[in-house]
Amino acid sequence: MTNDSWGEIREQLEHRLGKNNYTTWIEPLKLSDLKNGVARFEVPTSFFGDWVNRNFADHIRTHLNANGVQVERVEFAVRPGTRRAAASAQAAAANGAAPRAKTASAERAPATKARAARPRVADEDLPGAPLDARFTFDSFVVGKPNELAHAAAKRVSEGGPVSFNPLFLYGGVGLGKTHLMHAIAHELQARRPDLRVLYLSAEQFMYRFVQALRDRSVMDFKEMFRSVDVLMVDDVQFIAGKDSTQEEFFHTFNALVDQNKQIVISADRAPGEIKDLEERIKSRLQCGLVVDLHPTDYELRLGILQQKADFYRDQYRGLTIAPGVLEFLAHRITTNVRVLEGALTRLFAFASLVGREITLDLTQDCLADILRASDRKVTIEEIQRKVAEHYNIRLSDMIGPKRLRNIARPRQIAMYLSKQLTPRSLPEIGRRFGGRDHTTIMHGVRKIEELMATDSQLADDLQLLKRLLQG
Ligand SMILES: Nc1ncnc2c1ncn2[C@@H]1O[C@H](COP(=O)(O)OP(=O)(O)OP(=O)(O)O)[C@@H](O)[C@H]1O
Repeated sequence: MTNDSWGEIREQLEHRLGKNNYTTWIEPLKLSDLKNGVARFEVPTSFFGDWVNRNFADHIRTHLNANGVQVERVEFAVRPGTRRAAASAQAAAANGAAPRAKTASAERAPATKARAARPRVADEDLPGAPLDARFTFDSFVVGKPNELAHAAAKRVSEGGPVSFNPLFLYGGVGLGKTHLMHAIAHELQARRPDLRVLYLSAEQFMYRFVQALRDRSVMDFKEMFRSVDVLMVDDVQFIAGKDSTQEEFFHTFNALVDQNKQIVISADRAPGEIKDLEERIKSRLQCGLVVDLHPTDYELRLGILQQKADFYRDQYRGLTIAPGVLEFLAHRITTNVRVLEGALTRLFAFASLVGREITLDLTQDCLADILRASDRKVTIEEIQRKVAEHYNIRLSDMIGPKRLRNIARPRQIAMYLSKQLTPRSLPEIGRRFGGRDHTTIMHGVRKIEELMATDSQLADDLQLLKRLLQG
């Protein structure tokens, strides 16, 4: 294979993996050897090699094969002479092992000097995770539940003086923590290319630390983490209960705060609620700004769907989406944004395959499983309350003994809906309706079924109530 053809394959990889991944992980690879079905690449550090091997080796192999370069394996080896002179690095980093009070001053001075000349740790040695090119502030939809987190992230991304440290973002699964962290990193890279920004997951922090212990290069590890200007650690709950990693994280954290370097942390819950996290770490994490991403509301879900639908309309030209479909999805899928996005992706892919407009019917067919899983669990109490409100009777009349038609009929409607919308048995429903017998419930359910066939007003009422209860 010539350098030209590797150049072409690299271009294809850039297209496949996105600009950021390409620049960070693919461009620095140097093809050193190709024989016996093995392609060997030189990499700047062993961590770099491990990462590329774990995340991109398959892509590289597939693209080589697709371009007629038959390989069974790709391997990565550290470029000879890349490692810094161990002795000087160890000596410089030894400060990092000194007691903390000393560390602060001992480290601050050389760090400032190093910045003026060149950092002691080269940028390509930073063990960051790749950034997702799609996770930017532009693509982040802001609503009430996430507006504070968004504003705080924006402030940090300006790269100005550190005003709160750390910024701690927390919230449930798929609510946009990682998206915001990547957005901060992208923005900082654009606005302040002079800053060394390191984003990685807590798991990678641990992996990197354990590797340093194994390779007896803990000093290098310390030096590297203390040389960054902005450290972002995702999913910090991961290190809870992992004693030596917590210890190291604590020291890294303190060293950076002492140097007035910005730290951004994310987790699935508030610092005080992370089990098995040392108290001193919890209290350090609470020192800055702790912001919570709340579960999405209807407006935010609709906004996200509208934005993604615009994107897909561009991608699948000619596909149309009927009015009401996005609103329906925003109502029905309330679990998390990842599920919402997955639903829309599937919907557009399906509609383009069958060449049909995205209507409500098509949506219900195509997403039956997701919609079933997201169905709200309706309770008998909710049904009684909604029906009582709708017919303007008292909630107590639902379980009371009155037999007047204007009370008995709504009560039967509530019985019917309880049978339809909950998994409760007739005797259970009877107990919730003032201890009535199951035969009374059965009678009520049948009565409503009969009436529905002839009374269109009643049928409409039932439709509406069902929608309200399930929405
Ligand atoms: N407000 C938003 N605007 C646009 N996209 C969003 C928003 N919130 C979440 N997403 C999208 O939802 C998906 C899940 O978000 P992300 O990975 O950031 O969640 P997370 O909070 O880090 O979840 P986890 O706990 O699983 O790590 C991503 O594709 C992200 O782009």
